[in-house]
Amino acid sequence: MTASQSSLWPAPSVSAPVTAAVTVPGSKSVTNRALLLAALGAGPGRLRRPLRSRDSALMAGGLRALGVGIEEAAGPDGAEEWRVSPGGGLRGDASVDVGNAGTVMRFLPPVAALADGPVRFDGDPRSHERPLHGVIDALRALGARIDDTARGSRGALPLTVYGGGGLRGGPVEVDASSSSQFVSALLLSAPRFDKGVELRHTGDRLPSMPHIRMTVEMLRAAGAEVETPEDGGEPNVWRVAPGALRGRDLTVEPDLSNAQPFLAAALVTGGRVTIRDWPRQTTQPGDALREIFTEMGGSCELVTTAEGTDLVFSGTPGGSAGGSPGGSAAGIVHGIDIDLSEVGELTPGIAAVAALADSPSRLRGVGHLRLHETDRLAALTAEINGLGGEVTETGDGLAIRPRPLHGGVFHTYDDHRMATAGAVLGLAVPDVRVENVETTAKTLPDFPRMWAGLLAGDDAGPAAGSSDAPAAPTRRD
Ligand SMILES: O=C(O)C1=C[C@@H](OP(=O)(O)O)[C@@H](O)[C@H](O)C1
Ligand SMILES: C=C(OP(=O)(O)O)C(=O)O
Repeated sequence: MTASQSSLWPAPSVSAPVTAAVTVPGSKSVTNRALLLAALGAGPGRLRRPLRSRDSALMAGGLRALGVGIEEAAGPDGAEEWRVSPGGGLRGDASVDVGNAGTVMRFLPPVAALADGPVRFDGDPRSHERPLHGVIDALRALGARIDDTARGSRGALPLTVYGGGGLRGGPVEVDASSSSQFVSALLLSAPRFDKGVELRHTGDRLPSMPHIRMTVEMLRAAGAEVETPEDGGEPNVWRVAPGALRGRDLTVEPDLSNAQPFLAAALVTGGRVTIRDWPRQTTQPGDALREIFTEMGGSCELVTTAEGTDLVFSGTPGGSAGGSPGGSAAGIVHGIDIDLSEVGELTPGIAAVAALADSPSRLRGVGHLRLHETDRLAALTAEINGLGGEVTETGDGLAIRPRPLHGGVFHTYDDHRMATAGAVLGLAVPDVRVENVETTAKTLPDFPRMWAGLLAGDDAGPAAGSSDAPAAPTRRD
């Protein structure tokens, strides 16, 4: 779709430092793991404050297609709650829409191998291009039957998993250098494999380690026995023992990667933004923003309140707003040279801030982003340069030389994090129009309203029952 056919959202620029408090909705990665683990549990499970977004609706929809009951309810304190009833065995003869959700396209095929019949998987056109071979090949080696020949090219969607009511499991080798989600996918379902799994990563690098730690931590909390290279196990080997998973009551943490644009707003305008309910201990990669944005010119502290812990992040007033002529409010922002391989999903937001800095940046270790929602390295290069920037793709990342920026259309390529990166640039550069801002619905459906609330100085949380959010899962008919 061209920009003229698609919506253009005028990204607001600001003339004063941004000061606000923000309640960020639940983590995508935690919500989708929690749904899956609850679906594989021996008894009912409950998710409090789940993320309601396209990716979590797709995960819930996929599990419901396999016969899992997921109902929406209000918890005792009025907060949203999803109740998951595993039901009596996973049903086959089902179809699963994965959209463009990496967590759904990677995490559900192992679950489908446990169903009692064929499960067909398909999704957005981009899902056909995203790597899936690690999951397909491993499942075959563990005893599953999979047909991935529908489009003539193998190792990708669309595909059918012929569920056999169970899976042998055992030792398997996987090269997960293109996505950590290959590892997480196989570990999450492994307690239900007859022999569990002994997964050996054979690639020369492994991105997004915090997300693998999240998988391990959530498996253990559900009662699984897991051995990892990080706690005395063999290097590159994860072992999960077969065994029952228990249903849990779990409160989903706010999505710290989705806190990024709000923190960036404080940094680039020299303002102050409070993020409510920041976890003191977490496996989320977004926690690294405290350090990264501090190195780029801000400062932050965790503050204990009656309700929990807030992160208060302050920018430093006095910068040049990307050289923009519009007199926008500006914070002092420094460039950064950093390996982002552990926290790749933060790259678009960091690139946007780096384009407004007072010195060049090098973002390294993120070659695998070429196979994310879009080719993020190409997209960031094209769009920041389209506003007058000087970004160059390197073999494994980006080199960013700040230049005076001007307005223009910022294309988003159906990528939620491109849209939020465009919004951050728009704060400092007048007349940036973000194409298809609605693509933020993948993980943050209420973004435009939250952004308006941020700039109005509100406590900008998600609207209860907000009308543009995808429907939450409801009782299965
Ligand atoms: O497991 C997860 O929840 C995720 C893992 C990462 O994937 P990659 O390792 O493919 O980058 C991350 O980028 C993605 O947003 C979420
Ligand atoms: C890479 C991302 O998502 P996915 O789960 O689709 O891989 C992301 O959210 O930045």
